[in-house]
Amino acid sequence: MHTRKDFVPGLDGVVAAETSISFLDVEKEKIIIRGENLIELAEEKTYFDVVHLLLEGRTPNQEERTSLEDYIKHFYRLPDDTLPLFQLLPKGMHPMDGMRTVLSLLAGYDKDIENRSSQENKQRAYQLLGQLPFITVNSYFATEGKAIAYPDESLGYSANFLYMITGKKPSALEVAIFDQLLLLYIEHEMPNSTFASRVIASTNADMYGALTGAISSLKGNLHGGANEAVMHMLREVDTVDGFEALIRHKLQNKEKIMGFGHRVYMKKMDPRATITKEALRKLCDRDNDYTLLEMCEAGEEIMREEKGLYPNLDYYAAPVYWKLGIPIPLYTPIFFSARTAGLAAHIVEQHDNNRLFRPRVAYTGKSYE
Ligand SMILES: CC(=O)SCCNC(=O)CCNC(=O)[C@H](O)C(C)(C)COP(=O)(O)OP(=O)(O)OC[C@H]1O[C@@H](n2cnc3c(N)ncnc32)[C@H](O)[C@@H]1OP(=O)(O)O
Ligand SMILES: O=C([O-])CC(=O)C(=O)O
Repeated sequence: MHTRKDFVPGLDGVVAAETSISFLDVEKEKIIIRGENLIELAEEKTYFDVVHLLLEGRTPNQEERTSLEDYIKHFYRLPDDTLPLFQLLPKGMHPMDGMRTVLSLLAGYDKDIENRSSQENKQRAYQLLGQLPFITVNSYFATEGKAIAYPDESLGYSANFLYMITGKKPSALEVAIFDQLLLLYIEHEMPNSTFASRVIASTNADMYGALTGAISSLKGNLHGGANEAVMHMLREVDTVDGFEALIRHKLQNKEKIMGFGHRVYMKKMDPRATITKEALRKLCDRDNDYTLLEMCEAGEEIMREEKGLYPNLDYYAAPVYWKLGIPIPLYTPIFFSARTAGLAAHIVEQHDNNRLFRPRVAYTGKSYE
């Protein structure tokens, strides 16, 4: 029993902002981004089309797409004088913490940091999006004690991102699947990380500060960190029977199964998980090895029967990343990298129409006169 009727733990169901960016229409099973259905976008458009949609309000025409892709390439590589920072990141540090540190540093390179106009904020967002594959991959490599990886400017955004991770030129199928995953992760209304970034931006803090807060939020395993946890769980065993036994054992121990459940979808499948499961199937076809898909499907069935819970995006994203040859500690950093477009749109919106977030409390401390 709570002390006040108007206290909602976890702000469950509370409306915290008016936004024209996105909306989860759970009834219609649609994720709306600026009036368009994310799942249809994922079938027809590229990640950068949706970046343009988020920041400019509509998908680009061919000419705009080409000029945006060319522009972004200018930022594939970070300024040379920032590179020593990567060497300072302690070995074994999680790359999300490394990225948070590098993002913070970049604030110092922004000569117009106090300018919060939407034009300046959008320009910042494009630059950061261009830089994020470099930041993501090298935060991981640095914490592994590996040398800096450099981009290949002849490649498109997603192809270069994958190339920097694996050191190999990816196939067309791999690029298409990776790009689709970035697109699916791009924006999702008001998750904890987006809320955190809007709360920070509402003090008139700059975009770097708001993004640094968001990355801290996203690392937790109830949020973005779940994708890494899912892959660790899948790696604990290597057969369908073994995975079924593992899930049942965890449920008996009252453990949460990562990759299942969602505050908004609750007892429904995340529409992004359905399309990502199909991407996993394509990679299984490529390898003629369906073990991971069968393991995931077995887990899905047990969770539906035992708990009435369904997969969220992280459940199927994890094995897709695995089959793309991506190391597990990069799963959440890639999520953040993709999500930066959505976060930036929210920060622009918050700065453009601001009201400081400052809620009250239900006091449960010592009594007083
Ligand atoms: C892309 C994303 O960020 S999606 C989210 C990724 N996170 C995960 O996959 C982590 C696992 N899932 C969870 O912890 C939760 O489902 C959350 C945090 C995502 C959302 O849950 P909430 O709305 O806070 O629900 P809450 O955690 O209170 O769960 C409600 C009930 O369902 C159960 N439940 C919810 N998720 C799970 C799960 N993954 N495994 C087992 N039981 C679960 C809870 O134990 C609880 O049961 P109870 O009422 O018997 O105590
Ligand atoms: O919406 C949420 O709470 C979490 C989520 O799925 C996301 O951020 O993609």
